[in-house]
Amino acid sequence: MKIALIGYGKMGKTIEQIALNRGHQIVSIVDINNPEEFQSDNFKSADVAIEFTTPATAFDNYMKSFAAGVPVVSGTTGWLDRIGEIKEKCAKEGKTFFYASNFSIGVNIFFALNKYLAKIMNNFPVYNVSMTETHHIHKLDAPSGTAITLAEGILENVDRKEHWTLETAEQPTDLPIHAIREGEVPGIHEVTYESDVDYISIKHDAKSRAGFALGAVVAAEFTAGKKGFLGMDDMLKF
Ligand SMILES: NC(=O)C1=CN([C@@H]2O[C@H](COP(=O)(O)OP(=O)(O)OC[C@H]3O[C@@H](n4cnc5c(N)ncnc54)[C@H](OP(=O)(O)O)[C@@H]3O)[C@@H](O)[C@H]2O)C=CC1
Ligand SMILES: O=C(O)C1=N[C@H](C(=O)O)C[C@H](O)C1
Repeated sequence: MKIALIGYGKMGKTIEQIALNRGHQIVSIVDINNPEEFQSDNFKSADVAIEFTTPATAFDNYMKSFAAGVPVVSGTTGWLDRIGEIKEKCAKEGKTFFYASNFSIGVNIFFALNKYLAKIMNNFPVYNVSMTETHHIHKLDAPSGTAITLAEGILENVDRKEHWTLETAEQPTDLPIHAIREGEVPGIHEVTYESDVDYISIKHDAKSRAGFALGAVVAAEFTAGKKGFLGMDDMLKF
């Protein structure tokens, strides 16, 4: 498969290695310094573009990729206020877009476990729930996209919680997410239920970026030739 990379930072470089190992070709690399690459024949020849850039630049990259007729797989976080516009483009203009706040298979198993535990804990109001995410000091957004997905899984299932909040819970209905930035941590997410007498915690701790990158390449393989708005639930069968 012919892959274009948009963003050649920590994730772009890890994805390149995994894509080459899986027998794919990297036909184009767009980084912040060569935006004209979107109009190149090499970029337009890609079966799919994999986009990992920044919260501020991702949406514009999607538009440029769509204009070039190339489907997008993206993992960039912190831009989801505009996701409705992307879904509309997929539905009305036949564009193809795959999004995941976290491409790791392990994290997606963790998402399922989180929802299952939340359903149980809905019946035990003596437990209060909170979350912690820990990432490297270069991360631009907080809370992480993964933490927001986990929070949504809790809010859907625990009736006594209505909104997630960053750091402080002002109301009993708030679900606080603590965001820690430390060294070069690839990503740790922990959900904790606390009562007067005990704690119940579930945790995912990424050893490196390899799981995220492999998931993104597998998602690109899944996306090529498809239409519409896609996500991990379309690709994984639990
Ligand atoms: N969904 C998932 O599974 C995962 C998601 N992420 C998310 O992916 C994003 C990227 O992470 P990561 O690779 O670690 O970050 P990096 O900062 O290492 O890489 C981002 C790269 O994008 C480049 N860039 C900035 N603006 C543009 C632009 N307009 N066009 C093209 N390239 C641009 C940057 O260039 P320069 O440095 O020169 O500014 C940099 O090389 C983040 O939002 C992160 O949260 C990360 C891991 C997993
Ligand atoms: O910025 C990162 O590094 C990561 N970002 C994603 C997120 O915001 O959830 C996924 C992973 O945790 C690494």
